[in-house]
Amino acid sequence: MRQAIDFYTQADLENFLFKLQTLIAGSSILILDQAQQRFVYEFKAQNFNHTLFQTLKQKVRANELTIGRHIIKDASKSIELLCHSHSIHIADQNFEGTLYLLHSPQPLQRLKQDQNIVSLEQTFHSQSAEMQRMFSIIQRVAITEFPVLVRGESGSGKELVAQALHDHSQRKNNVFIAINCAALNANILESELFGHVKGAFTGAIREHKGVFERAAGGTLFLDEIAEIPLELQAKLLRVLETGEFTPLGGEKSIKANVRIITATHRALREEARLGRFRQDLLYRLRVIPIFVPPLRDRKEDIPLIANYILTEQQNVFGASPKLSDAALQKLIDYDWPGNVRELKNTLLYALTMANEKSEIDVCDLPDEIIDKQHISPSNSIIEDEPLLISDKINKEMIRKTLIQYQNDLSLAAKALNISRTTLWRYRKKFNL
Ligand SMILES: Nc1ncnc2c1ncn2[C@@H]1O[C@H](COP(=O)(O)OP(=O)(O)OP(=O)(O)O)[C@@H](O)[C@H]1O
Repeated sequence: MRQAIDFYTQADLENFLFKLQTLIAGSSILILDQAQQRFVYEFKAQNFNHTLFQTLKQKVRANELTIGRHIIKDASKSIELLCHSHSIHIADQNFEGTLYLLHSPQPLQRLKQDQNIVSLEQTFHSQSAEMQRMFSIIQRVAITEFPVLVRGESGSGKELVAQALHDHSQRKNNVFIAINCAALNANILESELFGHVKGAFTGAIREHKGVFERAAGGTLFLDEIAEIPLELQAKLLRVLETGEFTPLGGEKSIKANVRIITATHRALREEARLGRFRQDLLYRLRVIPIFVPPLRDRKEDIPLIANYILTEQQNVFGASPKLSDAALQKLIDYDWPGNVRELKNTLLYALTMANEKSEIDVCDLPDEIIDKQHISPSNSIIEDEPLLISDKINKEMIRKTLIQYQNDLSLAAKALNISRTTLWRYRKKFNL
């Protein structure tokens, strides 16, 4: 196995990508986060239309794009491309990913006009009324430059919404950069956002361009925006007010040319009321608020999304078992506190358990899905047990425990010594 290419920071990687794009014009670049199986960087070459690019991404996710020549087709166009891939590693985030460099020499044939944009129904595998409302907002605001704040529970698809906004905007042929504000400490985040000049602080041995500069012409997605410290909120506000930013230690301000999309699973108004988030910044960021409904409120989407995930995994597992009617019913009955991410993990578990069977049955699902008593708080016998706010259990404690156990409710409940149902009720009470 070839050794991964090492980068110290995400910015080092992006500098490298920028050079790569310049050197190999006409190539598309994708970086897949191996752990989360999601794209953290994508650059679409001009000769790809949206449908082709989505097909390409599906093939990458399904591990179908081996190094070598491929032909990617949609109804209107087909493209020959040469695929190179390489493992990469970013030291300061302990990030493992795969970089795909997709070079498309020229279109082989052009069947129709390049008019096909993947519909939002296809992107989200959804036909529910709740999502239709969201789609109509996305369609109307994608073409504007207004800042959008995406709100929704963890795993509900906020990043997918940000990506869809970019794909349907005039900036679609430029970069989309996503930064998770909760993953970086305050100093690194500041330099990651605005950059720094050489000598700006001890250890700043060379200039570093921030995402506001690197995403110029494209879209900047700031995930977990509620987690940024107050001093940085003030700086971000200034950029939004003046349209300019100054790298740390720098003297000259630079014009910002990015469309900003932010996301959070928190109620930002409440955060603002508690003094943890600036009210003025809140108003600047949520010019257009978009709410992603939790999966439990759009249960008719479960069969469609499950079907898509099973097809997507076909190549990884070498088989594509269908869900039995009873297993599908269990998925529909479950409440999905971890939303689509949890559904995806559940299906990966079920695929592993079903091991080459032609059907996934109830016995292949994880216990918490089968055992409804754990899951459905409305059926629970301890529903009326009063929730005690004490030193042991308070909002902060629950929030920290959920972060520590990455929203795994069983583990978090165990650590807090309460039942999953009670934890679920605390989360609802505290709006976590
Ligand atoms: N409608 C959908 N159809 C198919 N896959 C989806 C859908 N919504 C989300 N996913 C998948 O579920 C996972 C979680 O989605 P995403 O990262 O967009 O959620 P999020 O709300 O941004 O999560 P977090 O709050 O943890 O950042 C991803 O792998 C994504 O591709």
